[in-house]
Amino acid sequence: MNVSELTNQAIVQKQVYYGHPNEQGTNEPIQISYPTTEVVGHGSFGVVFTTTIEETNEMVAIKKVLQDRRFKNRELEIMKLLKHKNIIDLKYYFYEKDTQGEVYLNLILDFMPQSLYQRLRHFVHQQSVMPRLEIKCYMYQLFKALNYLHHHTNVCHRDIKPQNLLVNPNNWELKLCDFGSAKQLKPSEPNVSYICSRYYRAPELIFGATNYTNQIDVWSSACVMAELLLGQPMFPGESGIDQLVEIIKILGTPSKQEICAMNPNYMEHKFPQIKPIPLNKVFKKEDDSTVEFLNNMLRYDPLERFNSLQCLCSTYFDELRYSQDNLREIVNNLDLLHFDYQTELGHLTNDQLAAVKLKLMPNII
Ligand SMILES: Nc1ncnc2c1ncn2[C@@H]1O[C@H](COP(=O)(O)OP(=O)(O)OP(=O)(O)O)[C@@H](O)[C@H]1O
Repeated sequence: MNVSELTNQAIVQKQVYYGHPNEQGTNEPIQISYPTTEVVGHGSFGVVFTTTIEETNEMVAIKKVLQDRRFKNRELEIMKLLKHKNIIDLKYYFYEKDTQGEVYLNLILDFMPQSLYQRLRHFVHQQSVMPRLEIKCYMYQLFKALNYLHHHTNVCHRDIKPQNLLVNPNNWELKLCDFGSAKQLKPSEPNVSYICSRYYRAPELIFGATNYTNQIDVWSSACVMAELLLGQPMFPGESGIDQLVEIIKILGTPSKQEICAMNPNYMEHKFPQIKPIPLNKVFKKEDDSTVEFLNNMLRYDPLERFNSLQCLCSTYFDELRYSQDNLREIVNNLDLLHFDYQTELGHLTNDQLAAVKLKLMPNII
């Protein structure tokens, strides 16, 4: 007797397509069955529930979103492109109609037990802090995901926040999810600036830029790291514009040059002159490499801000590269020191590749 028989859950059968077509490029539908279960997540675009596929025993999350018949679903198109260890994988998808004739798209995804938001709340409720090494392992995996996303697929996620980072607290694995706001940015085409959740919005978005780059995801990631260290959001803005006030309170007023780098069309330059607070005063208990790393990411000018590969190369992560004993086992289990030449380092010139290899894979000759 299986679990669904014990709990009296109805088994449904669906014709589904694979998330990634086979080597021949064909994608014939197959049939799968799973017990219907309760919803675990409510998003702004749909519901998420978790279940187990009977045929393969895979634990999955099914995200069901209303499909506008006039447009291709961008989340589906992007998820079909993505294949990376630190990004939630699209296993299958299918469409279904409800009784009113509305069409829903169902994305069948890898299951992960918790979001980073829930993981952090666990420590806050215990009045303890997240272990610094655990934070480092999550941040490294996030930048591995972003390096692949930004440099191999040219996709910008546009909604990096703790709720969209799924983790396994038992082995510290992290996977990026929710590509509902993601887009392939092209330098010649403008993009809407009203994306990304408030606390994590890069200053160029607050300045209304439409020519922003993948660097907005690095800003959001720095905000996530800061929140894990502080136990609360670093820039808790109460409204769109208050978000900028929160940033200025710590980083100081941006210079004319920095405002121009964020949005060349922004003409109103009237800000009270606020002096920056050095980050070693904000993060009093953290070591120098942690503070320096945050300094390299929390820059107004997106071009001065580290990109995702520079982040991976930061000395902050040296502890993982030169680890021993228990930590080395964790690093090996998470495969942190392995990089795929084509999909993770393929955008580099030979000289750059040699330097990056030396930094990221110090033990591999
Ligand atoms: N693969 C998964 N495994 C486990 N839980 C998941 C998975 N995907 C999503 N969830 C849960 O469902 C929630 C909502 O998922 P998701 O962010 O993809 O939906 P959304 O409708 O875009 O949400 P939002 O409006 O918050 O951005 C997540 O925060 C998480 O708690």
